[in-house]
Amino acid sequence: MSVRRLVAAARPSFQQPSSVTARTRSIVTSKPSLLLTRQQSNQASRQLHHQAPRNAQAAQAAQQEQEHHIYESTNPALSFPCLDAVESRSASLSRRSLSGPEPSYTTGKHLNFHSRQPLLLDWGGILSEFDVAYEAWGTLNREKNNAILLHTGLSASSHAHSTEANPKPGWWEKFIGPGKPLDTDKYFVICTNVIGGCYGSTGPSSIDPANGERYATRFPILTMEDMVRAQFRLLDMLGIENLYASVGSSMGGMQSLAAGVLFPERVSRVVSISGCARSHPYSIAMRHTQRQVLMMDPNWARGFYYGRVPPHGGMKLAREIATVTYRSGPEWEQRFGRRRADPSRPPALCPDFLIETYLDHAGEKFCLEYDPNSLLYVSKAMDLFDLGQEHRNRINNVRQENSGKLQAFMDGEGLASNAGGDLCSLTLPDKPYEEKEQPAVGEADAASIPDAREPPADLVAGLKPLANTPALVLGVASDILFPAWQQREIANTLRRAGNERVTHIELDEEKSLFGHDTFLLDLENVGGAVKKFLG
Ligand SMILES: CC(=O)SCCNC(=O)CCNC(=O)[C@H](O)C(C)(C)COP(=O)(O)OP(=O)(O)OC[C@H]1O[C@@H](n2cnc3c(N)ncnc32)[C@H](O)[C@@H]1OP(=O)(O)O
Repeated sequence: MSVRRLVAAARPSFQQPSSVTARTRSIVTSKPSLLLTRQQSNQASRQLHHQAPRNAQAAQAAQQEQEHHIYESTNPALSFPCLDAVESRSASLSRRSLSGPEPSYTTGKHLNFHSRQPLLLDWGGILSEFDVAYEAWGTLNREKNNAILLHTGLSASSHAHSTEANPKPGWWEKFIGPGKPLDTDKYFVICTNVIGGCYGSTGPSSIDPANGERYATRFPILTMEDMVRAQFRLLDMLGIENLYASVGSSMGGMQSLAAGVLFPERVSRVVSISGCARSHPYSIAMRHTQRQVLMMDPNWARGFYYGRVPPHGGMKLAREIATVTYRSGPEWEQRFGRRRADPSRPPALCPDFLIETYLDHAGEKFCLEYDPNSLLYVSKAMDLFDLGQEHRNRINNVRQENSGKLQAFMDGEGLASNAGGDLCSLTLPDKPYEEKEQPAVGEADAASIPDAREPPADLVAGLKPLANTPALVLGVASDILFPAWQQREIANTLRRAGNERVTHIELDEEKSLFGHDTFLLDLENVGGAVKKFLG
């Protein structure tokens, strides 16, 4: 059965309590008194056992029903179709054959670039070889200078637009094509699945060539810059020395900037939509909670769930939290208000208000579509993002320290089994945290305050490589995940770094209430700005 059908089968419905439970109740409530004596109750239980001697489960349920409810409860227990759905999905997942590469995460046919050259990652991990899944639209000109590298958001695949091989609409279908913002009459548009992802590029669900097993959580910690370096290996293979533009939104907006910082001589223009130059605590907090609910799902099994039931319950909850950060309260005010899914029914603890069924649906749709370990690694990479100079210096040092390890690997000495273990283990501090008094806010620190005009010197220094790169920075006032002040921070920092060709646009709430997802939905304002900037 396909993943989609499984999800559909498991979708919650407002079920009645099971017939056994109902039958038990009818036995119980047929007595004149609401509360039974223990003797009467035992009699009822025996009667039930007698009526269905072969159904041990039913008898047990009846017994539990009595033990838990008859003596204390004045009211019937509520039903929980939302939990039934999760349980029935677990049951059907464990019933189906798990011998193959299941669940297989795919959005359809794509191209593949396989690098045999190892990749040293920022925090010391090594990918001995790796794949980058990609798709492309338009035609690469003879000079190979009309390529646009389109970076994805957290969980998207390379399928930004339909192709002959995969006619399914892509996640930026309306933004790419002849005469569209990414005009395929002019540009050769390339989109990749990031490394760490699960749609064809090497990630935790891939096979580690060293031992033939899935990496799972043996996959090393990743950064945005690692993902970008892998993409540039692909560009090398395609013979593209110079990009016409690096374009991305959300996580892609981070990568777009990172590409310009890492390879300033190879990136002619940068577009960063609803992104940031470094992750701020609120967005880290929101991703942390998603990772925590996922990792607390017992099916996660510290990442070694492949071939077993995946942590779909944790994934569902993680997606629901994510969806809260992707849209906006004002949008939901207009869209759902306080309406309930079925006002004719009494209130329930399972999804009831339209906003609840909406979030539930978003979680249901996603929970088997994306690899849970990929979610953890890619979202952590977002947290680690910091284009400030101090951070860059630190990472450069770490890379320097590990370059010997890479060399040893390339010389055929292999990797020690615990290679990079220290570097890759983020542990809780030994001592409880003590609040420290912050130094008075001077000019250089002012950007720790949202909306401060003066960007931090550290970030200015970090974005210096972009001083001569024309940049479009776009933000959305209703975005709570990457609030508009963060794009103002990028624009101000770039200007402060000496960039005189920065276009900054902020869409106010009149223009969009779609919050962070505006980049997926607003062709006119987002697409229009991109088209104008690219020329
Ligand atoms: C952080 C990063 O780097 S990137 C983050 C980027 N954001 C995401 O990944 C979120 C992706 N968002 C999506 O996929 C969205 O579906 C979009 C943006 C493509 C489309 O958004 P919209 O057109 O507004 O549709 P939205 O997803 O809100 O709702 C439509 C679905 O919800 C269902 N729905 C709507 N209201 C309700 C409700 N009250 N109860 C139950 N279901 C509902 C619809 O039936 C529809 O279902 P379907 O998709 O199965 O057909």
